[in-house]
Amino acid sequence: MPAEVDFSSALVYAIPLRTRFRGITVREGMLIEGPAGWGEFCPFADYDDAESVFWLLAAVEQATRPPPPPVRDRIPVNCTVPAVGPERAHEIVAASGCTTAKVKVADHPDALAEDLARVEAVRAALGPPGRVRVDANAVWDVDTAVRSLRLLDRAAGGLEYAEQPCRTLDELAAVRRAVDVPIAADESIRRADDPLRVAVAGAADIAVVKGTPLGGARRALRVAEAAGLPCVVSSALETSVGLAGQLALAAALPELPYACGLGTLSLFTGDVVGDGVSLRPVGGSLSVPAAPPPPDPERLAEFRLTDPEREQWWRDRLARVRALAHAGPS
Ligand SMILES: O=C(O)CCC(=O)c1ccccc1C(=O)O
Ligand SMILES: [Mg+2]
Repeated sequence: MPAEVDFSSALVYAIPLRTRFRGITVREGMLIEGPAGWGEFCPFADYDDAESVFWLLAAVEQATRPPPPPVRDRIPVNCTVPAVGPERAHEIVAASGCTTAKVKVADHPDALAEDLARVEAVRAALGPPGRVRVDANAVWDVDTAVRSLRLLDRAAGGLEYAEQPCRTLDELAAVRRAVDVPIAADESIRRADDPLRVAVAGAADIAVVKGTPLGGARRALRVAEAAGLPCVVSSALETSVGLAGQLALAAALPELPYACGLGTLSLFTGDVVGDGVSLRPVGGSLSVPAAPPPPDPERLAEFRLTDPEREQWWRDRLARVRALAHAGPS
């Protein structure tokens, strides 16, 4: 294990997804090793260098510091259902072993009929005691959100909550006043100018905290405290290396009343760590590893990014974001 993080030996991976998710078909990122183990630097392509600084801080924290003190060792998780047809949605939920499902909705402007069929299929797969939540990724206006959520709530036989129906906090507050479905804030927190100061009270019932875009487990714990709401920890589509940090965050939160969005490896065609340590949920939960699992040479042989130009793009990005991180806030 190196004494400090050796950025020049960072590994670049590219793992195809099973279905398009968030407009992405291949997940790419970098793995770095430090004295405390492995970390993952994986900002999506639409994150600029300034936003990516937080992703770097998360990777470096995980590679250089032990996880924050845990208060639990198993994390219940939801399965994540992308914008797929009802048969596929049913299969995904049934195969997951999870009793909570998060369903992506509003994937395109005319999606409502498909969304209703998808949540109905998900409810059928879960049975009456299961929980169904939806995520609209900030695309609805207030009227569309109110109308859609009423219908989705009925089709789902009751929604647990709706994640980020609209873009702004004012819009979330207006939707929250108009519907019975609880509202969760995700992008409003994760992409806020200052997540430590977003006043989500009044706009949301639940805060989604993602340790990777928020700059690591410790900063995410402060964001959770500042939000003053029950929290759901959710992945940013990390491999098992980065997911380990999200599990550490979920394990350290004082309260964890909801299933977390950490069952996302099933969206991937593979992982960078060995099968025995890959963080795939069993019976609807994940156990918290003592340290991030290390990349496995055979898996890396399969998923190492091989296009030299693309690899250089990642190395250049890492160098720019490191320089920005050292320069401090502008
Ligand atoms: O919460 C989950 O079930 C999975 C994670 C997820 O949906 C997600 C993953 C990457 C980027 C954005 C999102 C999102 O919540 O919108
Ligand atoms: Mg979301």
